[in-house]
Amino acid sequence: MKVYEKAPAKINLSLDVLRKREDGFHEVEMIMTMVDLADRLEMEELPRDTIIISSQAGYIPLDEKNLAFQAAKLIKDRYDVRKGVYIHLDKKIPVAAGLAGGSSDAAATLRGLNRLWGLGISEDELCTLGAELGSDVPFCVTGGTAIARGRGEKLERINNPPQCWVILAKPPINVSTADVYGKLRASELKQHPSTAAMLSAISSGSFPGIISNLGNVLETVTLQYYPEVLQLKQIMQRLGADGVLMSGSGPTVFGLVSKEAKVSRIYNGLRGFCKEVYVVRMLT
Ligand SMILES: C[C@](O)(CO)[C@H](O)COP(=O)(O)OP(=O)(O)OC[C@H]1O[C@@H](n2ccc(N)nc2=O)[C@H](O)[C@@H]1O
Ligand SMILES: Nc1ncnc2c1ncn2[C@@H]1O[C@H](COP(=O)(O)OP(=O)(O)OP(=O)(O)O)[C@@H](O)[C@H]1O
Repeated sequence: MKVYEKAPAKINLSLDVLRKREDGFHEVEMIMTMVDLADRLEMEELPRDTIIISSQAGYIPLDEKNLAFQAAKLIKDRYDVRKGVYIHLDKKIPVAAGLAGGSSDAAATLRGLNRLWGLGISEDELCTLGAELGSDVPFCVTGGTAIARGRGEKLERINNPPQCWVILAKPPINVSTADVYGKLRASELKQHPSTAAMLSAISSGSFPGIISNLGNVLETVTLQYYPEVLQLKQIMQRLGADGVLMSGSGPTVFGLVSKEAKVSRIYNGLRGFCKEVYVVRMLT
């Protein structure tokens, strides 16, 4: 038997850090949503008790470092499943981009194996398992649009934002999430995005309200250490995106655009600077 799952990319419409915690993680307040750029996973039961990962992408680990492998191992161990699984990852989400590609693969693996093996695990329990794999995994289990607190695992579902175009551009650099949080001086932040104002813009379906409340405190680190990300933001703004923000810890920058007529001009303009550019929609 085989099951298939889609693993969409996430973007952070706002990302605030409240403080550094004693456990080394940061207390966050983020509004996250999914876009229709997705990896596809195929999972097939194997008679032997083993986990095998393959992918068309030559640049991700296929062993126990792969988050899909870790998710499969976690669910097998916790629910004492003595069967194996072959997981093929068709990667479409750029890697180490700030789009939670690996986290979404892990979440899709948890959902898929729950179905494949008929384990009957609730969504809440899948989220709890997911939190053991990474802070973004619980959100990737549920999808939709949510406000995330704690280290990212405490989720409250909210309405989806009004539909618009999302242009993603990833400069050719790798940014480590741990490094960005490590360099952040949370107590010295001068400005914080207003999560409340973003929530109210989303709940009233106000696109201009969303645009004026986009904010990500991790930009204070990534833009300083990687000026090409700042440059990309400025180019996207100049090309006419309604609002521009870095996703997660970067380096991907996304632009929100309400009018379809503007999209190809922005896409073509960006392609002059950056090979990895995607035009997608929010997932509603
Ligand atoms: C930047 C975001 O992607 C925004 O959605 C997330 O906050 C990070 O989520 P993630 O990549 O799933 O993060 P994890 O794999 O759990 O953690 C990677 C590293 O980031 C740091 N980290 C992560 C989340 C958090 N709330 N505080 C942190 O300080 C920790 O040093 C951790 O070792
Ligand atoms: N299934 C996977 N897909 C992509 N990368 C993976 C996967 N499993 C492990 N990795 C490793 O995880 C690291 C981060 O990749 P990923 O694409 O998840 O980053 P990201 O989008 O920045 O994540 P986040 O937004 O959650 O911080 C890379 O070094 C990559 O080699």
